[in-house]
Amino acid sequence: MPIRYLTADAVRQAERATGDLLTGGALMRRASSGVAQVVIGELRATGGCYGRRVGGVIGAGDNGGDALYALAVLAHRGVACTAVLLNPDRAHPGGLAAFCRAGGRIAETLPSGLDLVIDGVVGIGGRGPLRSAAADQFARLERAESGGPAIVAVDLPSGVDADTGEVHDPAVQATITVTFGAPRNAHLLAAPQCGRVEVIDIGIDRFGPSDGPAPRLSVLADDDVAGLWPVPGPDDDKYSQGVVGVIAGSARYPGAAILATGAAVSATSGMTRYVGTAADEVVSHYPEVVAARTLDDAGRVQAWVVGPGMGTDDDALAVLRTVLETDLPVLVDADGLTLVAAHPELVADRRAPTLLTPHAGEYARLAGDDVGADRLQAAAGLAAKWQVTVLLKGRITLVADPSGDVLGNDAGSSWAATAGAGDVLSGIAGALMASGLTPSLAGAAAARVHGHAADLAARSAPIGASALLGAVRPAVRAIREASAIG
Ligand SMILES: NC(=O)C1=CN([C@@H]2O[C@H](COP(=O)(O)OP(=O)(O)OC[C@H]3O[C@@H](n4cnc5c(N)ncnc54)[C@H](O)[C@@H]3O)[C@@H](O)[C@H]2O)[C@@H](O)CC1
Ligand SMILES: Nc1ncnc2c1ncn2[C@@H]1O[C@H](COP(=O)(O)OP(=O)(O)O)[C@@H](O)[C@H]1O
Ligand SMILES: [K+]
Repeated sequence: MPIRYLTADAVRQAERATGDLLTGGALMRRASSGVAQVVIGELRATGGCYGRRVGGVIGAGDNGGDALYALAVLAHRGVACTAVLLNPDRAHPGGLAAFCRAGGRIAETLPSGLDLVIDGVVGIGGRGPLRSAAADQFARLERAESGGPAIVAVDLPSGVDADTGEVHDPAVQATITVTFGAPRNAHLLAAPQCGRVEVIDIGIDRFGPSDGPAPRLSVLADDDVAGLWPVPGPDDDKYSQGVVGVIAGSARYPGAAILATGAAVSATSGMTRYVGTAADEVVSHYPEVVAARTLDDAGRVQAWVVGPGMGTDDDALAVLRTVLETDLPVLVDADGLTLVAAHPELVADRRAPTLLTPHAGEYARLAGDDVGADRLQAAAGLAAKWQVTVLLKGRITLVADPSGDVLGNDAGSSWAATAGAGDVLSGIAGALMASGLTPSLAGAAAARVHGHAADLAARSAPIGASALLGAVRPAVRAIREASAIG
């Protein structure tokens, strides 16, 4: 099942729906004991709890309350706990009383030599950057990677916007983020700032994929991706699985043709066609590709990938127009996007499934404006305006469809930030569209496999797009084998 990510409003709505659990304080008790359990797990993994030293930076709202109750649990376990109250008069009264009863110490500044620090400055009620009093406390700490204390953020790293994931400056860089009931948008959109995200069950109802106002963010689980991946059945032949056609490359950029077509060959069984001037190069790399120089000679396909390295001259425009006038699913990338930006009428009246796959620069050309800090709204807004599916590339890939549903994917590392990696993504996603997946599912599943392939290929050393392409099959295999469905 896809995992739904929530806005702050949706979280509050889900909390309110629990009635007595919220007003009676049960939710906060569950949340804070979840935070304490995660901290205990972290301390145990690094030498045990008793006698360890934990600090907390405590804001004026319920986020600070969660942190104070969690520190009280830790103090009862023999952990030496110190809290810095940013606003002593407004610290959560119940949390503060519990903390003091448990033997916690209050200080003006965090002491040195802490093993772990809890960020209880702000959660979903936070706005803007960390204010200076809080920022000063975190600035004193050595970074966790350089031997400083691990930082466990309660609900969100403070200074990160819950809904947009905008990382204000300054903001807390968390080692672990502990959240409650369901992840918030920021846990995907600002994933690198959150560290490992632990979701604690506190007994709130789950939001379904289509509940709440747009944009609605979800993430496919690995099992979803494994279940979606096309696998030939007993009655299948090379045509029945959906043939993908790749129109890419030019005399100047033959590599884009090889990468996109090779990715399509690797991603699914069946058949891959190629159309363009790099036909000889493509066939010499992939003899199984059925290649033609012109669209007239291409043969039938069930979906097109058009654009990588194809150029933006009149010939390219004519080919793009012809492809977009068909009623077949089409993925438009790279030079194809530059042409679409200059000729929006090419997609304006399209009814057939259409996937545009811009990076930030191509997005600006299409939208007439930069992506900005709210990438979710940027992707969803363009999809709604153009009535097509938009896959916005980057470390966090967002695939927005016109209905307001957005599928996201965190690549998990940034090794894929290399020239030609986008051509590989197009080939994978196009092959999935030819097999019958919607543009959204094809884009999101392709992004997952692409990110995983980058990780497998890199294993801590830089890669080029060819290495990424070589790891597409191992990535599909790993995801399918790890899943119950595979
Ligand atoms: N409502 C509940 O029962 C539950 C709430 N929970 C916790 O409560 C949090 C939400 O609590 P609140 O609504 O009190 O809001 P927060 O505690 O997130 O923040 C609100 C307070 O922070 C101040 N503030 C806002 N931006 C700031 C900034 N940039 N720097 C410093 N201070 C800033 C505000 O003036 C306000 O006093 C959740 O994130 C979660 O941690 C959990 O305990 C689960 C149950
Ligand atoms: N920082 C990053 N971390 C992880 N993946 C990234 C990052 N930046 C880009 N990518 C991915 O790498 C690919 C780059 O595509 P693109 O920008 O079109 O490059 P090219 O046109 O050279 O192929 C996309 O799949 C994108 O999502
Ligand atoms: K926090």
